[in-house]
Amino acid sequence: MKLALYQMAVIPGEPAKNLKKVTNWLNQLPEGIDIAALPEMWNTSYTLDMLNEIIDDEGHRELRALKEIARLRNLNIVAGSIAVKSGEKFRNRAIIIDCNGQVIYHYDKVHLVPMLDEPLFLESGDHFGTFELADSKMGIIICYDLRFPEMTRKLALEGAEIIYVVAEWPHVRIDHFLALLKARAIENQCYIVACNAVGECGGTVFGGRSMVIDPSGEVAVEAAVSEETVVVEIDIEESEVIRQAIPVFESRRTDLY
Ligand SMILES: NC(=O)CCC(=O)C(=O)O
Repeated sequence: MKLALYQMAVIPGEPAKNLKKVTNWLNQLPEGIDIAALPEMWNTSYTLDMLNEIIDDEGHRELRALKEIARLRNLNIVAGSIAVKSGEKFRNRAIIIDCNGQVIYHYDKVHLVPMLDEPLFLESGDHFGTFELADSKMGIIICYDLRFPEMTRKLALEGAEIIYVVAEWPHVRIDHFLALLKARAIENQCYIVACNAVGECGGTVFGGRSMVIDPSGEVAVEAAVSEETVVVEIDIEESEVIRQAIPVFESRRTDLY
């Protein structure tokens, strides 16, 4: 399975310009990519106090464009997350679009990050789970969610072979990001595909280092700290191989925890 990640420099408060960047990137991807991924809040970045003026209801503008590219290019898109207006509320919503141009899953971030004022401006989601894409079972979490191991464990128990982590993780705490990504891969024995942003918003600098970690915890590919495309080929069977060699899931003491 061939994956591409867009470690994007999101332009704060400019959804139309960001959509143009994303559509250009998707259209220029080489043939043969199975799944393309985008980072967190790629339409607006953390311009939360401006959302009412700049975003579309339910993300219609972004969805229309991405669904068309997915269909025309026969490309599955883990469309990171975007700020959406849902009724009178705003949400940080991850969206998955299959290669037929259908939205097959969406997830509203459940752990709103206090350090970036999300709880002041956004409403949190109330459910999450796995989805099927490119014949594999997957899950997705958004940035701060990474600090809550219960989420990835639940997705792994539901059979996720790949867990996407879409992020705008600040440079100042990038060591936490790297350590937690690796831990989540090792403890759940699945692929962790992390797509972070770069650039800056309101004084917060985002730290890049997007990466793919295999089910044994080895880094398959890692980006630096500038805008870049990461492409990697993974073997989805690897998860089962590691789970047989180190049978963590069989050794769990569900009678105790
Ligand atoms: N966008 C985020 O959720 C940032 C999370 C973060 O800064 C942290 O967990 O640290």
